[in-house]
Amino acid sequence: MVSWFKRDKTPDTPEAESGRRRLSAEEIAAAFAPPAASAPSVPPLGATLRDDVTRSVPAGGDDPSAGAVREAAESAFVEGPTGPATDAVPRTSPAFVDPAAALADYVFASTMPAAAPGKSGWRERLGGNTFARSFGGLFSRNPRLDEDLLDEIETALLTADVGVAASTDLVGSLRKRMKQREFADADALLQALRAELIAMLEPVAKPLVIDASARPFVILTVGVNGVGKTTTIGKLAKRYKDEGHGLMLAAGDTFRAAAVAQLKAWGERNGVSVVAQGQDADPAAVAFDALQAAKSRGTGVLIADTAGRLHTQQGLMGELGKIRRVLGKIDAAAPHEVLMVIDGTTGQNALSQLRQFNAAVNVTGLVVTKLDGTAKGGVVFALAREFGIPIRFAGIGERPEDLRVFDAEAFVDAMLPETLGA
Ligand SMILES: Nc1nc2c(ncn2[C@@H]2O[C@H](COP(=O)(O)OP(=O)(O)OP(=O)(O)O)[C@@H](O)[C@H]2O)c(=O)[nH]1
Repeated sequence: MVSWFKRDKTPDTPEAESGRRRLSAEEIAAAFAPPAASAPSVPPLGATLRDDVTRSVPAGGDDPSAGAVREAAESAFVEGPTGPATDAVPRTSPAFVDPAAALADYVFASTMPAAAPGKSGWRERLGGNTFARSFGGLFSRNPRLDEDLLDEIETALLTADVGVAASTDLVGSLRKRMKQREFADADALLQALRAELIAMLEPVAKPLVIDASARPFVILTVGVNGVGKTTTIGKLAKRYKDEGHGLMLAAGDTFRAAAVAQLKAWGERNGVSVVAQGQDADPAAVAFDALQAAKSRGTGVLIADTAGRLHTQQGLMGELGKIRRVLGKIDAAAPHEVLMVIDGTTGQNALSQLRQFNAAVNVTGLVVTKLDGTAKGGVVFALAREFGIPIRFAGIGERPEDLRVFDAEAFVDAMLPETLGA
């Protein structure tokens, strides 16, 4: 189940010497066992561990190992309707997975120095995009500190879809600083460019926080056709499930039959209920039903899909307003998040898409997908500069774990040559 459990358990690691000592499975089990006088001869591990796992392993965050440890602890015991917990699998059975060992490994792993936040995998996924390629070429030529360098930077920014306004701002600021002799060489100027790119994105790198008091916290996803809405919902469903949120999905893309099937498949794979009606059903009715069901079940998060629509289709844009109003009849604060999914390969057209969707339904967060491969990527800067709407997630591939909480520094560094990155 969790290959990560099988890591080398040698205790004499540098971490152990530096005081971050790894606890052994026996030490953890002993620490959590009931006092000897009152203890049964072999206390059920589930009973002693469940609370400790809950206490020690955070439910939220990006750490997939946390979910795995919780799973191991949960599956290690069964609880009678009234009686105490007992071990689900006898300890002597070869199928027995020792949850104490799992927790020990988790405690050890969580004391290891953390990788820079969210960075792993970004460079591998984004390294091939136009932004990265343009800048890779520029930096490899060992440029001189002069006007030509500024021109080349401007061309690279425009080619990568950063947009005229944002590119002009960036290069204008670098030119001013160059004239004030702030840079000793081209490398110093490129470092300054990196810092300015990060500074442009930092104000919008605001993760989506699920308000636990809103039951359910309603996320309405919108966007044009084929940008990755349904796939993103599937990935979010997995993320929120792993984080321990109760979840429900509403199959509001009643236009494309495959979208309902796609969402149901994601729901089944992740053990999440999906509220759906037939094809061509009124999406506002689906959203209404789902919110009622989620409310009566006390579900923590409801994510509603909608059909893709062109921002120029006035009738369909009006339909989004209707979904919003219908949700508001059950909970005036719903939807709590209107998440617009934007395809990172769209280029500057993304700006007019966002403008129209924002006018129709008041977008509160963005997901920029398909930033991997050949995407230009630069549109993220243009979006940040023009709208300042939080970018919640970045899609850097098709696997569930490729939907990353947007991290300004990781994003910029993934697209600049490694020598420049922090
Ligand atoms: N490479 C890559 N592909 C992605 C990413 N996100 C989504 N996709 C792919 O984009 C395609 C379209 O995704 P869907 O989720 O069906 O798009 P949609 O917005 O729901 O489509 P409509 O319902 O037609 O509007 C699928 O093939 C996805 O696998 C990403 O971050 N990277």
